[in-house]
Amino acid sequence: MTDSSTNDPIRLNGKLLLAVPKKGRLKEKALALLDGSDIQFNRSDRSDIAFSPNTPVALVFLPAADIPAFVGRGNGALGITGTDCIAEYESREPPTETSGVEQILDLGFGRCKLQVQVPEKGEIQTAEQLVGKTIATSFDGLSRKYFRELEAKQSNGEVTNGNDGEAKLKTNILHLSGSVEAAYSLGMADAVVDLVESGLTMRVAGLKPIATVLESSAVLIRSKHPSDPKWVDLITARIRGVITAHQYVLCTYNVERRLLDKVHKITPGKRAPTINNLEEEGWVAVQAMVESNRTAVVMDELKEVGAQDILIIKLENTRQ
Ligand SMILES: Nc1ncnc2c1ncn2[C@@H]1O[C@H](COP(=O)(O)OP(=O)(O)OP(=O)(O)O)[C@@H](O)[C@H]1O
Ligand SMILES: O=P(O)(O)OC[C@H]1O[C@H](OP(=O)(O)OP(=O)(O)O)[C@H](O)[C@@H]1O
Repeated sequence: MTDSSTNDPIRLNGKLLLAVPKKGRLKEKALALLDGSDIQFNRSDRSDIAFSPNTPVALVFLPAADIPAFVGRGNGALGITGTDCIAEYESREPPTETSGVEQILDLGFGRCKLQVQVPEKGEIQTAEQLVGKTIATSFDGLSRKYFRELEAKQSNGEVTNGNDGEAKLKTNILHLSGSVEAAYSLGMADAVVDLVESGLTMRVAGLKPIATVLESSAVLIRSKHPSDPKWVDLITARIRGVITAHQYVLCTYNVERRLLDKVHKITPGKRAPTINNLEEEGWVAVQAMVESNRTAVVMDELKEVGAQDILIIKLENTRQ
């Protein structure tokens, strides 16, 4: 780590290091989570470390792929990355009693699949047909593991070991750090293993998926022996509160007391609805947490059974 007073390792001692993606698909939503959790920071240009004036946290900005190793080796206490990055890290550095990461929260974004992709109009229809061919990928460890298992099945477990004692891989894994889908059309590979969300990049490259290696989403991870467990738990609780707030809305409405059984089935609440008497005889006001993705259906059903003055209120933060 370099010189200036802000990056001096001594200055970092005592700080809870929280690693966040410095670029790519996870960056913006990760920063939004920190904002919602009131983890303020001032990041000077080009610096990959930023101190938080209102918490004992120092934010470390790294590529998502590097965050599992940073946390898993005990340098960082917490991190935000994709489960695909964790799997890739663990395929190269299997976790031990003292190393590796604990996945503590699914953050609800960054959902994608790591898929084996072949030419749409080509002969190859199964992953087995790719054994012995060239596969381009940024996920070397996971691809080697996937094809090693495939080759072992094909040879009924008979494998020839290389000099490192590991089963010698017949399939050639070509590492590319980005724009992997282009490798086939550039004549560099027979197939690729890369991430798919909408499938647009894959289709534009004239490829189709024939197998899924894993499904991924963004998660909060922690090291197995964090420096300051109390603050790790507090930061985790803050981030959990923000995620819950995004997953639910508050639904309030007025309804005749005689209809409570019917509306309770529609809005049972996260724990239970709050019911208050209205000044109007025989009427009550109801408040209940509703999943954000069911808002329209819930409002339709409430209206259907006779609820009135239905309001949906977005939540900024919660604490269980
Ligand atoms: N298309 C996608 N949809 C959803 N999540 C994705 C997608 N691509 C990547 N991710 C998630 O984001 C993580 C980082 O990938 P991404 O390619 O965005 O970052 P990067 O490689 O560090 O940045 P860049 O690609 O800009 O160099 C992936 O490991 C995965 O967890
Ligand atoms: O299925 P889609 O919605 O098209 O998304 C999939 C693409 O997203 C990621 O690439 P990114 O845009 O991060 O650029 P990169 O290839 O340089 O990583 C991933 O590597 C795929 O190429």
